Amino acid sequence: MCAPVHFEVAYAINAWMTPGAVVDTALAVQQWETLRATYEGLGHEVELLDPVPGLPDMVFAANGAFVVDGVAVGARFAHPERAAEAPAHAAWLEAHGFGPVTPTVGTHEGEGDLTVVGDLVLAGTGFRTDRRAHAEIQERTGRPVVGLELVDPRFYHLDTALFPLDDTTVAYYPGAFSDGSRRVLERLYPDAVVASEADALVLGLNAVSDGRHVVLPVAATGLAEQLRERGFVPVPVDLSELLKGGGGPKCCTSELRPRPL
Ligand SMILES: CN(C)C(=N)NCCC[C@H](N)C(=O)O
Repeated sequence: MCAPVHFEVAYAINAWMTPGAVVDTALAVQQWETLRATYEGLGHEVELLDPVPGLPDMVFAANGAFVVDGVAVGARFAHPERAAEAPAHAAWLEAHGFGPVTPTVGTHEGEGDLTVVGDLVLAGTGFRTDRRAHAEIQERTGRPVVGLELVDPRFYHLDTALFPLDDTTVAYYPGAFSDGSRRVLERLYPDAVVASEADALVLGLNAVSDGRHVVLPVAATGLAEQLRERGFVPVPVDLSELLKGGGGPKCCTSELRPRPL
């Protein structure tokens, strides 16, 4: 995680951002601290990346790299405004034993468009991630990559529209995906939790599950209820200030998946 001490909406690179939007940075930090404390309270260890002045989106730590089985693949951001975040992530990862960390040739924004469900990597494309990066990630991780096409600019990263619940299933909002990708999801995850548009529009799918607890935006009340009915424990958090940048709990969280023992 990376504290939002330099967070502001200085440019607009997604449909949620209005340049010059009034941001209460102190409140953003307070909300982010609550998220961090929530993870620690659930027993998860949190590592911190130093924020860099002039990189207001660095709080969205999920986007700087993709790590699975102890292998870290460096991001190549689609927008120049965020490009300098990638070397900061690479330096941290290399200093912590994940190196060498090099970016892909095609653009990809780490866990924004990449997630792991069991053996599979699910990979979004359509707005930020180049299909070439999907093939590179498969080569570099040795895990099968399933490409999913995003079609609605409000859901510009896969993690705005889908998250893994455990090793076997996911929650997702079908309206964010192309017809073919929806059929892929139905085939792979017939028992998925299907979220409503109302919950997707508060970035309810930008959630983090440890297989039992699901940390999700407080406004996603319908989704929380669906999760409860399925035996999960919803843990709502309020990140309203960071929503002005187009992010929620998952965006603030880069998962460092270790090498299997
Ligand atoms: C949930 N999402 C989409 C993330 N994984 N990251 C948020 C990135 C926000 C940043 N302003 C941008 O547009 O890149």
